Amino acid sequence: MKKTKIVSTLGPASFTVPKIAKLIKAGANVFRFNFSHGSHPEHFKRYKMVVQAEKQTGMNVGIDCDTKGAEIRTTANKDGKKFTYHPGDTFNIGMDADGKKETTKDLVQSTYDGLFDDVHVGGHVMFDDGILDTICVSKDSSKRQLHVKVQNTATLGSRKTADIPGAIVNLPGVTKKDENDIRFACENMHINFITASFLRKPQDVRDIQKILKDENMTDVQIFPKLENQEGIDNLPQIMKFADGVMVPRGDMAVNIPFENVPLVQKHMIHYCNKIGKPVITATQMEASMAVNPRPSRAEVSDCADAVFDGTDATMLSGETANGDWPVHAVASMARIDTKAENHFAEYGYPRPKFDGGDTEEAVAHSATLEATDLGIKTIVCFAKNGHMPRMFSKYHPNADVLALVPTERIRDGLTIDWGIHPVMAKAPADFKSALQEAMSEAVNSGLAKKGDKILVAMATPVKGAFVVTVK
Ligand SMILES: Nc1ncnc2c1ncn2[C@@H]1O[C@H](COP(=O)(O)OP(=O)(O)O)[C@@H](O)[C@H]1O
Ligand SMILES: C=C(OP(=O)(O)O)C(=O)O
Repeated sequence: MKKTKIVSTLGPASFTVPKIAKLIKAGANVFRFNFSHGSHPEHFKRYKMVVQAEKQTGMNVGIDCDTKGAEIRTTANKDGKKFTYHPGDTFNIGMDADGKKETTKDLVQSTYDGLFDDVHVGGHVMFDDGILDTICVSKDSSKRQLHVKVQNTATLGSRKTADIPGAIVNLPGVTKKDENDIRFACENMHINFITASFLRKPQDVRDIQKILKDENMTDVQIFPKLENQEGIDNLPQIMKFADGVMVPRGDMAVNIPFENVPLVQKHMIHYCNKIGKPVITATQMEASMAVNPRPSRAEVSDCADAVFDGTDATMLSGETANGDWPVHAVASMARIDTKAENHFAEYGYPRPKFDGGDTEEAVAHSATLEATDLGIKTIVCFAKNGHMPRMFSKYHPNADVLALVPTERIRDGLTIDWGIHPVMAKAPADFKSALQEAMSEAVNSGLAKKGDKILVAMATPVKGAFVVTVK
């Protein structure tokens, strides 16, 4: 069973139930709804299709609300057109904090009013994660417009990111739009995760927690996207409050020197492995598959390397949201992830050592060692909440971990965690029925057959891991 989870962004390319069902069957574990794009009704419609696709496939996925955050974007292009620029072309950038004015080829609108003040003549403004590079040649204070010169040939679509390398953006961590989007997603889409763009401070996570409390949805897990140096520097403080993290390499590679991105990726993954919190590695993992049915060699290596670094999940963005080959993209990512994780013992970054923890962690740690020593392929873990399964993720057993949990919310909240196959089951009344239930669920899920040895890990009614032979 594939252990590394796949987050797949939904968009115009994945707008039918059969297409979404195919993405699930190909290996998508979590669907990401990017609130930088699309309307609430559009996201809701697509969410309903996911629910139908889950029923059709009999497989469950997690739902992620990705906020726009304190991110600078262009507005929607006039008539939905794309604009192609060449080196030496010039255009103006207008300030439109409300994001209501349309972008035209000659006047691109920025959703951040402070862009005018933060960019100096000679400074760069980069669009669409750096795909279109421009340099400011003059500023018109009366109109608050920047006049920029294009540096490379590129095409600009609607609502693309705009970055000022190195600048500290004076926007709140969680904007009014983010709050509205989070409330909508909580009330209508039963989200399990929030991947929060451009978070920079621990307080930003607390602000989202307050909204979740107000919505009575405190089980939604918050994954900050640390996209600039300030956020990256605050990783330890932010992770005291966050449930996991995303390595958002798109904006990051524009905001910090791009050669630093692989190091930051490793640092974030290793840090979160150590504290036992999940990590999503994101952006351009199979970018060429937006137009090609096969990934490039560099993409195959990049994706495998994220697995060897210790990521819990790999993500697809435009490849599944807006590309020509969404199902191929998920299927090829599943092949790459599976191959790499099967060789984790030889090439993976060493997992953390047990360094003090609670009983669940100690049981998960020793069961991981025991499964390896005994060549056991399946661990069944009873969990009241997601903690013990997450501790298994931390220690990366070769065995598949079937997590038996009491509610749908806990099940779907584990869709992001490496190596965990979450299934709902009733809490066992006693030790004997726990072993019985573990055996039958292992068989039902296809992870074991009669005569196989399995390890059953639990924290109640007794604490420990027990080897049993499936009857
Ligand atoms: N809900 C949507 N509606 C329209 N277009 C979308 C949607 N989601 C994604 N896209 C398109 O797919 C592209 C890649 O998706 P993603 O990486 O999530 O976006 P971005 O990098 O712009 O944040 C977007 O830039 C956009 O053109
Ligand atoms: C994942 C990212 O964010 P977004 O797709 O929202 O730009 C990124 O910048 O890498």
